[in-house]
Formats: sequence, structure tokens, C-alpha cells
Amino acid sequence: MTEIHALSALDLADKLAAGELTSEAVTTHFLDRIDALDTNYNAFLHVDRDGALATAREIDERRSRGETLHRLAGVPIALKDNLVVRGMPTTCASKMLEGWRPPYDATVVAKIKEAGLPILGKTNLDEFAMGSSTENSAFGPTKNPWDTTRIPGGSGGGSAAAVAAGLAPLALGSDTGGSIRQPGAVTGTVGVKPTYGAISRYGLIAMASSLDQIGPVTRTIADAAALQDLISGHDPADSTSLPGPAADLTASIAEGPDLTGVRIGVVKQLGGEGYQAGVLERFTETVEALKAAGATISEVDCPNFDYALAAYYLIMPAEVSSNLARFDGMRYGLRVEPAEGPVTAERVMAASRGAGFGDEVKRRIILGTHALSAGVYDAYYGAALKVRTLVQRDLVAAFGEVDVLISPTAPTTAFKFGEKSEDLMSMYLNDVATIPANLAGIPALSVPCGLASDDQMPVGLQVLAPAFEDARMYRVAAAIESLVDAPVCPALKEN
Ligand SMILES: NC(=O)C[C@H](N)C(=O)O
Repeated sequence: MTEIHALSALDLADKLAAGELTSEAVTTHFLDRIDALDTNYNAFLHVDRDGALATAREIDERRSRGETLHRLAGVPIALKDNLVVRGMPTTCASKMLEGWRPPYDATVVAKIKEAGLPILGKTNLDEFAMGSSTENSAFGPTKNPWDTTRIPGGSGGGSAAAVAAGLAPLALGSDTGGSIRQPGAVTGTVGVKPTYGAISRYGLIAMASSLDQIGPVTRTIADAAALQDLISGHDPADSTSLPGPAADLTASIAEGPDLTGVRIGVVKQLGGEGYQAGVLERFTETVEALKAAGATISEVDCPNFDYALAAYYLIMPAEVSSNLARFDGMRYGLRVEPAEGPVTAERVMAASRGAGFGDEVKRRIILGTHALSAGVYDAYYGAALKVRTLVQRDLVAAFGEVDVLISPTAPTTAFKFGEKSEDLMSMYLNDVATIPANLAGIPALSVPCGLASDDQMPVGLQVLAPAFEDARMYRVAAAIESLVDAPVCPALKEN
């Protein structure tokens, strides 16, 4: 039999349903694997052996009593450490929240508990989800299981590395500017940012609320669809949650991967200069395969995408500066009193924030505070909002011509540690292809499309669809998955 950790989540689910495996055995397998291998990767910040095994045993017992369970019941999952789980440490990879145990569950967590998925633990990220390499974690970087001298992407590098290395069959991430898709691309996993509002953000520690979205990290498109089906749906606790029932994504991909007559647009602005040759080669080859499979391919112009990154680096920090104001050393999290002088609220706040936040978080708070200040507000934040509208209009026009858009997910494969940490612009540019979807609120995902010819590291292909058309995006991605030889991470073969 294929090793448990190399099976997809749905294969595991089928074996649990058929009585070939117990959740206790599966969960123990993953926990033991984390114990044995995660010293190499640092994908997990917290492992909840007792909690995960308690859920697993409960599910096994309920199954043995003949109860009807959720399809994914008993299949373990890992959660990015910016999702709150009642009583479980939640740090956002920041010293600011070290030791904090939330008093409530995020809506997605409540759904996961209700469905009976054992929660293995919390995964590493760039501090407060700010970064593209997981190098900004206060608890050390996560390493890419394909090559531990390289980054696993970010901010959700921990979830992506855990799934790539078979330390968890499923994980959740959050995507503000690419934090699910870019780690997916560079670790050879599937990463999905659903339509804004499709998944409740209640209990996701906010980075930039108009951009943040929770989504699945998996090794197959079908697993991602099943997980998105589980966590989506209206939630009155999130004012931006979409009304009405969510589409059944699992059913929509079951129709089969047929590309005949599907109009696919290649975004002109996302490719070419600044993109690694080995990435472009793999992307172009996949486009040819799509054409051969019956899709109509055309180039689509999205001229305002050229300004998306600049707009993001005003809108996102502006929202960050507001959202992170709650970490004031008074209410929860780290409290540092000034070494000398009076202990006033302002001085405690300054000392706590100075000690608790890392450089990148401070940089963004300062940038955002400036962008929102009187005198420059219109020139910076106001202008960025206008660009956001123009990006949305580009997409409306594009989706008038084609059904989906595609691009490389990231301009490069996983880079080496330290390679971009001194050159912020090149770090930020790694999100150049993923940011437009967040600005527009549309769904986008990354599906593996092979290894780059120049460094043999995984390449991701991004599929973008109109808002609310997550099902269409999944159908096309399932077709791409069936055309491409999925790269298997060597770490997955390790026992
Ligand atoms: N949360 C994200 O999507 C992170 C993105 N790479 C950023 O640094 O803003």
C-alpha cells in the first residue's frame, strides 16, 4: 500500500470510510512524521498531539457506531498560525502574541471541528503574514522540503512545506497578496485564494481586511475543492461574508476535465521581463498542452496590472497600520514597561510595540501610517484606491473576452535564504502576479506545472476566474492537473 502520508486527503477519506484505516492510525502516522522530520523544516510552531488524537478516536468511535460523518472526518489538517483555535497557542509568528491562547474559535476552525478533522497543530508564517519567504517569522524560517537551502514561499511557508513534505494531508492558509498561492507554487502544492467573502474571515487575525482571504493548501485540486466546500458559506460574524449558499465545487470538478471550447487568456503583463527562464519555459509548455487539449488560447491585455504592486504597497500597509493598532501592550499580548521613567499608556505602548514587532511589521505600519496622514492621503492612499478600481476594470474587460486568465504564479522558483532579504523590492516583486486577484477580490489558485528546467524546482501556474466563479476556476485547474505530470517532492518519499 502507498504510504499513508503520500495518499491524497480524499484517498485517506475513502480508506477511513471503507474501514481500511482508522483515524487514530492516520493521525498518529502524521504526528510521528512531524516529530521525526520537522526538525529539518520548522513547518510547525505548535503540535497538538493530545487534541488531534482525541478527535481521531472520537471519530473512529462514531464511525464504528454507524454514524453518518462528513466526508473528510478523521483526515488530519494543519492550520496557519494566524487562525485562532480556542485554547491553542496562536502567535502569528510574532513575539507580540507569544503565549497567547485565544478564547474562541475562528469560523473555519469551528467548521473543521464540527466535521471531525483532527487538528495537528499550527504552521509557521512570516510575522503577521507579512513576507514572501517565511524568513520574517520570529521563530525561525521554514525550509523548503525540495531543497532546504531555499525558502518555502510566504507568508504561508509552513502550511505549504507541511503539505509538500507529507507532514499533513491538508492545511489552511491566508492570502492577502499571494500568501497561499506563491508558497504553493514554490513547493509544488495546490494553493487557493477563493473569491473574497466566500470564506468567513472571523477569527483570522487581520492583516489587510479588504484583501485577506482564507483558503486551502493541498496536493490535489480535488482535495482543495473538498476543503473549500467544507469551510465556505455565509457567516453573520463576518460583515463581508457572501450571502447565500456556496457552489458545490466537488460536484463541479466531478464533471470531468474537459477543455473543449474553453477560452483561456494569457495575461500579457504577467510574464517576460523579470521572470525566470525556467519558469517561463514550463508555463509556455503547459499553455501548448492546454491548446492541444481543445482550449482556445489568446493573449489578454491588463495594462493597469503594471501599477498593482505599487497600489498594494499603499493599500495593504494602510490597513495594516490600522489593524495592528490593537497590539498596544494593554489588552493582550506582550506588555513591556519602559526601563525608566513614568509608566504611562503611551510609553507602555511604545515599549511593547518596539519590542514585540519585527522589522518588516514596523516598516509596514510606518508606511501605512504615513500613507494615511493628512496632506498625503489623496496622493498616496487615494491614488492607490483609484488604481485598484482600474485593475478591477481590466479584469471585467478581460473576462468579457475569455473564461479564465492564466499566468505563472510567481516570477521565480524558490530562492535561497537571504537572497532577497536585503533587497525589499525584489522580495515584493515575487508577488507581482498574485496581487491583482486580491485587489479585485476574484478567485485565483496555483496548480503545479512541473519543474523549472534551470534549477529543477517546482513551478506553479495561476488560474484566475471572475468573482463568484470559483467552480469554473477549479474545473480548469483540474484539467491542467490532468495534463501535467505532478512533481513529487522527494521528502514525500522519505519514511
Ligand atoms: N499575506 C500575504 O499575502 C503576503 C504578501 N506576500 C505580503 O508580503 O504582503
